[in-house]
Order: sequence, then C-alpha cells, then structure tokens
Amino acid sequence: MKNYQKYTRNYFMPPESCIDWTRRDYVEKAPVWCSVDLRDGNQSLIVPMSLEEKLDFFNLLVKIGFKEIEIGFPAASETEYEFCRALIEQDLIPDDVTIQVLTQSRPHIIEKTFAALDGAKNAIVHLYNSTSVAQREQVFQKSKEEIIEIAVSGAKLLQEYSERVGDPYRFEYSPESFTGTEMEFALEICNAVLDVWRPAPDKKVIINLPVTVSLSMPHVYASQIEYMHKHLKYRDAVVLSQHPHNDRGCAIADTEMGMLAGAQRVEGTLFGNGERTGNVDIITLALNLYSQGVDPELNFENIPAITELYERVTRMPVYDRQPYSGALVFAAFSGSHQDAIAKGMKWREGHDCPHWTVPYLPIDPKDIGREYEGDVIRINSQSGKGGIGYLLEQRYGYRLPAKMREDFGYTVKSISDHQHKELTPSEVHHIFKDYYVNFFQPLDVTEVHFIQKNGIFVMVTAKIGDEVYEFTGTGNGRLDAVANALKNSLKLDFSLLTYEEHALERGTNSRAVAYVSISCGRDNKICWGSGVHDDIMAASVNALVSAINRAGLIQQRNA
Ligand SMILES: CC(=O)SCCNC(=O)CCNC(=O)[C@H](O)C(C)(C)COP(=O)(O)OP(=O)(O)OC[C@H]1O[C@@H](n2cnc3c(N)ncnc32)[C@H](O)[C@@H]1OP(=O)(O)O
Ligand SMILES: CC(C)C(=O)C(=O)O
Ligand SMILES: [Mg+2]
Repeated sequence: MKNYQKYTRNYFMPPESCIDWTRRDYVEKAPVWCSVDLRDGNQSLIVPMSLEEKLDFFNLLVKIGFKEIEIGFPAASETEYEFCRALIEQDLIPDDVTIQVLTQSRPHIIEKTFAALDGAKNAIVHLYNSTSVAQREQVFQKSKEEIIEIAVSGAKLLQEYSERVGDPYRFEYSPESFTGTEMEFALEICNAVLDVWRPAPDKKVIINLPVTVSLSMPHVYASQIEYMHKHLKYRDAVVLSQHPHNDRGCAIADTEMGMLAGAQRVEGTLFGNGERTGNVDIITLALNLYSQGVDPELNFENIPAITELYERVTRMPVYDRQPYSGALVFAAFSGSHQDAIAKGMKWREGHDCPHWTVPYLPIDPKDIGREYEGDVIRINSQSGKGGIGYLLEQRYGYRLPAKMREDFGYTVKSISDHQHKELTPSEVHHIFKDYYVNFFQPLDVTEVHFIQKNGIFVMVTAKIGDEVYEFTGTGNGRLDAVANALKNSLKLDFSLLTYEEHALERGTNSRAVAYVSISCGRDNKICWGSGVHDDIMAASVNALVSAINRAGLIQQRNA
C-alpha cells in the first residue's frame, strides 16, 4: 500500500521501564466489572435503545451479576434522562447495584446529570475530558494547563453538587484518549483531579484509563497501566480501571495484560458492542478467567438467552466466531478435530477427571448453555469417520465397527461434497439407513430355519425380483450357514469377514443391530451391511443380505 508513510506510531511509552507485569502469567481474581452497554454500547448503535429496551437490558445485566452499570449519558437526550429517572423513581435498582452516569466537564451538562440523579441512593458520576496531543491541538486548541483546568473545574463541580445532597455519590475520572497522551501528562492530570477529590481508602475514587482508540500493541498499554499504577497519588484510595476499545483487535489482550499490570476494574460490554470496532467483550474476559479455574463472578450459564436479548435490543447479530458465544465457536467440521473431541469425550467417561481437558474445546459447552448435539460435531465434506461415527452413536445408538465407520465416513463425506452442503444429524442417520441398513434389493431373504446337526444346517427362502428360491447350507455357526447357503446356491464369490452386534436401545423390547462385512471377488473388495430387527439372528441375516446387495454380487452373477 503506497500511502503507509502517511502514518506513524502516535502513542507514548512511559518515561521509565514498566515491565514488572511480564513476570505474571495469569489473573488470579476477577476484576470489578462495570458494564457500559447502556452508554458506550448504546451511543454507537444505528438506532439507540428505547427506554423499554434499556430497561430489559439493565435487568439482564443485573441478572448476570454486574454490580456497577453505566446506565447512560443523562444529558444526551430525553430518553437517556428519562431512563435514569425511571430507574430511580420506580426503585428498579437493586441495593447491591450501583448505577454510573457519564458527563462531559461542562457546567450545564454536569447540572443536568445531577438533576437526573436526584433521589438516587448512590451512584458513580463519571467525568471525562480528552487529553491526547491530537485532541488538545485540534479539538480543544488548548495548552496542557488549560486541559488540566477543564478536568479540575469539572471535578470541583462534581464535588459541590454531591455535597449539596449529602455526598452519596462516588466519582470516576477518565483522561479520555489516554492512549494518545504523554504518560507524564496523563499522570499529572489524574493526580490533579485526585487532589480535588482527596479520596481515602474508605471513600475510593475510580481512575479509568481508556484505550479510547487503540494505537499500540498490548504490551505498550500494559506498561502504561503499570506506570500509572506505580505513580498515581492516593493509590490505596484509587480503583484503577481500564476501558479498552478494539481498533487493533487487541481489546482482550490489552485488558488482560492491563490486569497483570495493576488494573483492578474493567469497563466493557457484552459481545464487545461499542464505538467503531467496539469495547472489550466482557463475556470473553470472564470466560477466559473461568477456563483457567477462576470464578468470573458473573453468570454466563445461559449464553443463548443472553444472545437473544442482545440481538433484539441492539438490532445486531452476534458474529458466528465471537469467542464463546458465536454459533460456530464449539463446532468441529474437520475430521481430525472431531476424532480428537470424540475420543476426548469417551476418555472422560472412563476416567475420574478433575479438570476439563477435552481437545479443541476450551470449555465444556454445556457450562454456558450450549449443547453437544448440534453445537459440536458438525458434518460436511471435511469431516471424518471419528466424528461421523460419534454422532451416529451419541444420537442414534449405532456403535459401528471401526472399519465400518471409515466406510460410512467416506459415504457421508462424498454426499456432502457432491451436494456442497452441511448434513444435519438426521440426514446422516438417513444416509446410514438408506445405504447400509436392511438393504433388500435385489436379494431378499424371507425365511430361515436352523437345525443343529453336526454344526448348523439351514433352510433359506429367498426372493430375487419375483423369483422365490429355497436353498440349504451348513456352517460352523448360524450366520456362517446362511452365508454358505447363499454363496453356494447362487454362486456368489464372497467370504464372511466381520460380524458384530449390539442392542440398539435399552430395555426388554430392544431392537438389535448387526454389522457384517464381506470380502468379495478376486480383488477382495470389502463391503459392509447392517441389519436391524427385534430378533438378533434376523438382524444378522439382514446385515449379511445388505452387504451382498451393496456389493452388487447378484448383478455381477447375472452379467
Ligand atoms: C469516548 C467517548 O465515548 S466519550 C462519550 C461520547 N458520548 C457522547 O458524546 C454521547 C452523548 N453526547 C451528546 O448527546 C452531546 O454531545 C451532548 C449533549 C453531551 C453535548 O452536545 P453539544 O454541546 O450540542 O455538542 P458537542 O458534544 O459537539 O459539544 C462540543 C463542545 O464540547 C466540548 N467538549 C467535548 N467533550 C468535552 C468534555 N468531555 N469536557 C468538556 N468539554 C467537552 C468540545 O470541545 C466542544 O466545545 P466548543 O463548543 O467550544 O467547540
Ligand atoms: C468516556 C470514555 C471512558 C470512553 O468511552 C472512552 O474513552 O472510550
Ligand atoms: Mg469508550
């Protein structure tokens, strides 16, 4: 791309090395979560949510377990204001939940914000102003001192309004566009705001360091967070918060590394909705913790229900590959993945496993309301015998012999390949029944009588088209005797290779299924057939007849 020189790295590393966080490899405790779905998420929708939709979403967030919820920007619009009023006046905020509201640092906006909060038992008032070089120069056209003055004057106003009503509110300050700000200046402005609020450990304030626009690799943000963490004044009275956006696709990494670097709180949204590429996805963050054995302190046990409500009120679909929540994120189409999953699941049945280690499935889909059936093993032309056989066994109870799985696998793949489509479990079942089970054309065996006499003697009644035949034969076992009767009487060139059977369903009325393979002709081509019947012997004969028919032996004999 010829215009690359138009761009440069416009972020700032801390003035000292801040890489202590690299010595930590995991987060051991969930951060304080704050949902900004109803503000950052809402302000970026094509059509912002209605009051009723916001209420539905608020109730969902409460149900999930959020204790801090940024409910909007009350000065922005009538809906935003009225929503805040409705929550307060109708007493819809649970006692253990704190609402948060966002305000610019402008007197009339702050005034309106506090008017919206009138009567609230508690709330977080979130003040922001932009601090980056670009915004200072282009948008505000102000010096650093003047930008600090915007923040400080706003901080003072928040304090005054709060004191007037008995000081029930907590405060949050965001140096918006933090990632484009010199770190020394970000520190200076945050400390200036802190000097106004003078927080104490029993009256903490939140300093929120947003990735308003992501400008660097995640380790840079982590170093920036560590710098602020080490140098902020009143540190034991500050909750250090992050608010990453996803412009470079690094929001999750930014947040996780930021937590390693000292951040204690995370602002984000469900499914990562938010300005441009979105805010950080809290579901992914929470389930990443969960997948490493850390309680995320949010309940995502019913992702499908959460998805449904989210899609309704945002009018946006959840992407198929969205981590943990997308329709395809537990799906395995490819053969080797399916095989490993099927074996992994079987392995768990025979072992006392304290932890989840199934290959290709980072967490157990059932834990978040997803199903194995339909969600995991999916069949197309990339699939293999392992997955196809597993599906047939789990759904329909057929335990195919290993070699027959392979044969059936190729049959299914070829159909999917030619039809150029995914096959549903029921279509796979139908293929099995249509191609392998009780396949009675052109040969059909209608009656079999066994006599035990120096081995087994058998009398077979068979039909080929309209012709009815009576054959006899002998063998070491019953199926062997039937095979010999057919082979010798009809001059068929095959030998019986494999025979397996099992009950298809549990219980006394269970049907039996049998699997037979025969080796045919001079080139020993293997052909499989299956039989299902109430009687195990009839199932076995059906399987043999199916194999003979599938091999085309009757047609070859006539040719
Ligand atoms: C990164 C973020 O997501 S920040 C949150 C952004 N969200 C929103 O803006 C959604 C809600 N906002 C709104 O509805 C409107 O912007 C309102 C109601 C808040 C304000 O509306 P208006 O005053 O009509 O317009 P607007 O937002 O363009 O105001 C721009 C003015 O505010 C100033 N300003 C912008 N942000 C701030 C701030 N945080 N603190 C102080 N002044 C600010 C601008 O410099 C500009 O000043 P100027 O009038 O001297 O040129
Ligand atoms: C208001 C602030 C925190 C914000 O949304 C951002 O910087 O992205
Ligand atoms: Mg934001």
